[in-house]
Amino acid sequence: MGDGYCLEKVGFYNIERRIGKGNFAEVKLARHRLTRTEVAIKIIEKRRLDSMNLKKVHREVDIMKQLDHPHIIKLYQVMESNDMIFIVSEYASRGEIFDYIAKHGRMSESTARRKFWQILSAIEYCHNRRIVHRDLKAENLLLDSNMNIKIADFGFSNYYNPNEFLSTWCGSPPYAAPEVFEGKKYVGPEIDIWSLGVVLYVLVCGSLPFDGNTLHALRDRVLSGRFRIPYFMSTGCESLIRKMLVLDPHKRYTIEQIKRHSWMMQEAPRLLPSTGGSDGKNEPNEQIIHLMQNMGIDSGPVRESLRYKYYDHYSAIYYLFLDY
Ligand SMILES: CC1(C)C(=O)N([C@H]2C=Cc3c(O)cccc32)c2nc(Nc3ccccc3)ncc21
Repeated sequence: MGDGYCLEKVGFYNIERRIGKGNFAEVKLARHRLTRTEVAIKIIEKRRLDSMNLKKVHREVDIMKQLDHPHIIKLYQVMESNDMIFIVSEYASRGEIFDYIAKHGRMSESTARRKFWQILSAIEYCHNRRIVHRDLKAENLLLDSNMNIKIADFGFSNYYNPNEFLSTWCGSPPYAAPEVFEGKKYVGPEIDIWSLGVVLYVLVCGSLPFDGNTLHALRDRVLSGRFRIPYFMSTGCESLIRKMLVLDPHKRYTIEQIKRHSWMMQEAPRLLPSTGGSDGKNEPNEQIIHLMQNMGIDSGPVRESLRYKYYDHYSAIYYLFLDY
């Protein structure tokens, strides 16, 4: 990757440096020349993708277009040419919570609870829109400059129907639900709940509940449903984790039950306000429209771009001022 091109500018963005590299994409930190705000741009060379992975990229973009939540990475703009796709989105400047824990060790239960409330609120928002993430893990939980959670990487996400089943093997093995290891069909939300149980364990313990030197050893550990509770974990936290890491998906806690659990209720959620930029009725924020007009940007195309979710330059400037 990266040998095929050398980019200084993409659209209205100045590329600054690389922040990540996948097998089909590179992610670069960039800055919008007009708003001066930092963004992250996922740069994909289409020729490197087979049809399945190209379909996956388009599904990830389609799903991100549906999501507008303070604890989910916001999509700003999509630019596609014959051989490249540029996905411009919110930049979480403090990186992975995984790296934060690797550096600072496990969190206090109070800090873990605050982060978990933000994660839970974002996943509840997705499930209410019939979207499952399917790859929740500490590496995909990013942190912004104020240490707020920003969920990334909807590459494995999908729509689900409560009356139908999905079967694709998704996610990272230490976070995968037992029924996924067994190749069973699943509805969707219940496998995110299992991963959330693993995430909460990682936040509080700084280590994985299930691990193994081989995939088979890990599988056996997960299917046994047994994991160690360290001496420092409170009984409340243990009780909640044991209700999420339940082998039987029908007996596993739902998000509603998690929110009402005593350990969660010890401290009320402190979520960022939803930046829907309006009263939630998807009306654009008139101050931003006015500000853009003062810059010589006609409000017509901006309103149309927001209404029809074009995710073009107009949307990008609007969202960047909104998140400012
Ligand atoms: C566009 C988007 C959502 C994305 O695809 N990535 C990549 C890139 C690195 C990486 C990772 O290490 C883990 C997950 C996602 C990613 C992003 N990384 C960041 N911040 C960051 C900052 C310092 C270190 C790591 C990540 N903000 C937004 C994104």
